[in-house]
Amino acid sequence: MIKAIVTDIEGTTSSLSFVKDVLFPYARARLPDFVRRHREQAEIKLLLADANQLAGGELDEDALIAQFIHWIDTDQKITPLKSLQGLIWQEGYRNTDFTGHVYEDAVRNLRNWFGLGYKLYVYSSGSVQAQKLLFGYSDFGDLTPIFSGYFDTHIGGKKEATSYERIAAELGLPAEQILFLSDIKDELDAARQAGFATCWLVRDQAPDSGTEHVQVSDFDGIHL
Ligand SMILES: CSCCC(=O)C(=O)COP(=O)(O)O
Ligand SMILES: [Mg+2]
Repeated sequence: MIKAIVTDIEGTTSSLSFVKDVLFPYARARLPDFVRRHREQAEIKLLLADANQLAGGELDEDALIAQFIHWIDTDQKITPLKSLQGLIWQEGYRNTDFTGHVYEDAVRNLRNWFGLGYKLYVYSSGSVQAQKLLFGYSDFGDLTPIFSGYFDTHIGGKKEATSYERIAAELGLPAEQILFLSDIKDELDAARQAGFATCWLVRDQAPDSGTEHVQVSDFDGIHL
């Protein structure tokens, strides 16, 4: 019996286009100035040091900024990049430059499941801060009260089974009582390997034959 639902964001609760055409370009355009303005803040210093180490060298500030831009352009899920994007998006949400896109079917069903007593969690490559912003400043208002917790790449990559094992341990539930929702097969495979129930949000994609994952075109197709 399912007791908790862990959902991905991009392509699952929210559109690919919102992330790729709104959020990523917003952070890309502001990143150089943001780094230069905040370089002395402890949190930013740590994040830059972390990125420098991952880039494998002693990059100066300009080279490091170019590295961040390259990671954005190639959609790499690098933890310090994701943290930096979250900090930049915070300005965007607070200035109402945009609101967080969430599909209506996702909001309606998540609210319903919350009302029925299911525990709801988010697992995204976007930082926990970025997740809270997207749902906190969503098109449907503040949705954060329905979520019990958030996970990002600090727990591990989304295509690694060990990440889901750690999430199950954090939730204190047997893996088979947790349903993971995503639009990416490799993520679902990893969750399934860890023992999770899985559901594939195919939305605009063509359904995939020969998969073990239940496929639905939106949240209305999910039956707990
Ligand atoms: C938290 S919104 C931004 C999402 C993001 O940065 C990203 O890379 C998408 O990752 P997801 O794991 O939600 O597909
Ligand atoms: Mg996704």
